[in-house]
Amino acid sequence: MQTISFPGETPGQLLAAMRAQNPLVQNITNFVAMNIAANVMLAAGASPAMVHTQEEAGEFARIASALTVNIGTLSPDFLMGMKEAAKAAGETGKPWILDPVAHFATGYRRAATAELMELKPAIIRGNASEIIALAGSRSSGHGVDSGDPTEAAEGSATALARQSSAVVAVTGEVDFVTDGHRSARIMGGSDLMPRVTALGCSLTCLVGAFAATRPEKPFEATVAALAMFAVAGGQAAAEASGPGSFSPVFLDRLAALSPEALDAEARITGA
Ligand SMILES: Nc1ncnc2c1ncn2[C@@H]1O[C@H](COP(=O)(O)OP(=O)(O)OP(=O)(O)O)[C@@H](O)[C@H]1O
Ligand SMILES: Cc1ncsc1CCO
Ligand SMILES: [Mg+2]
Repeated sequence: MQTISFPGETPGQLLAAMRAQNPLVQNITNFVAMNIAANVMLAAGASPAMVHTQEEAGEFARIASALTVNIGTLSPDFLMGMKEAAKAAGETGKPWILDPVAHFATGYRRAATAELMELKPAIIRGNASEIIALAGSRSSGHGVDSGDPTEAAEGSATALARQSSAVVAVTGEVDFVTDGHRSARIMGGSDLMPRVTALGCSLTCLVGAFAATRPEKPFEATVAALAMFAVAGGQAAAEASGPGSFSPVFLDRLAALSPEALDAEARITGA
């Protein structure tokens, strides 16, 4: 494995740029994630707005700098809002990010995900089971939790990235990011993270914040967001005594993480 080089900007430099911009990010996420995802974004340095109903989602997407869409607690009204917002993001050249939560579990979710994929997300972030199934293979997912290791999803992620032209991020014990040609692995985080609900959903929102800052560099933006979670998550786990105490310490570590510490502690390799 070679150490990945960032000829342009390092993750720390992208973090500094994101905080300087304090980007307004529209998140159409699920009821479970709304509160923690907004707190994660505020702690990291972005400006979240949870705006989902069809009457205003498209209009709002025109003023936001990026959009994230998460199908965790899908309903017909949410889906209409998602489609309006994704269309508006496409028309105004803003990146939008898809989190296909448990898309394989029901016919309704499968159909909704197919409709959303047609609107061309710039980035897709999911756990290993979600990415394997989205690429058309058989996964071992059980509901919203992954039943597969990241390693098993790397081929699917690369195929999905090539076929959709999106950057694809698989998260788990190790994270994997690919644009179909370049790939990176990010190590770190903690095994407490999958025991706190909606941290993956919150990460998708944070990917939106970095993509808002560098819409022309979705691969680098995604790697930076995942690296921030990995470093802050590892730091928080060292202080926490379980999933309950992990959550507040994680917010504190996200807020306190300096660009220099991110670059010093991130463990990113080319894959
Ligand atoms: N075993 C682990 N060790 C270290 N970090 C982990 C582990 N499992 C998950 N993570 C980290 O937790 C974060 C959330 O990823 P995860 O894969 O759990 O998302 P998810 O399954 O979509 O979560 P959710 O659906 O609950 O939002 C990522 O930053 C990931 O790197
Ligand atoms: C627990 C749960 N159920 C639907 S969405 C969600 C949050 C984690 O994906
Ligand atoms: Mg998820």
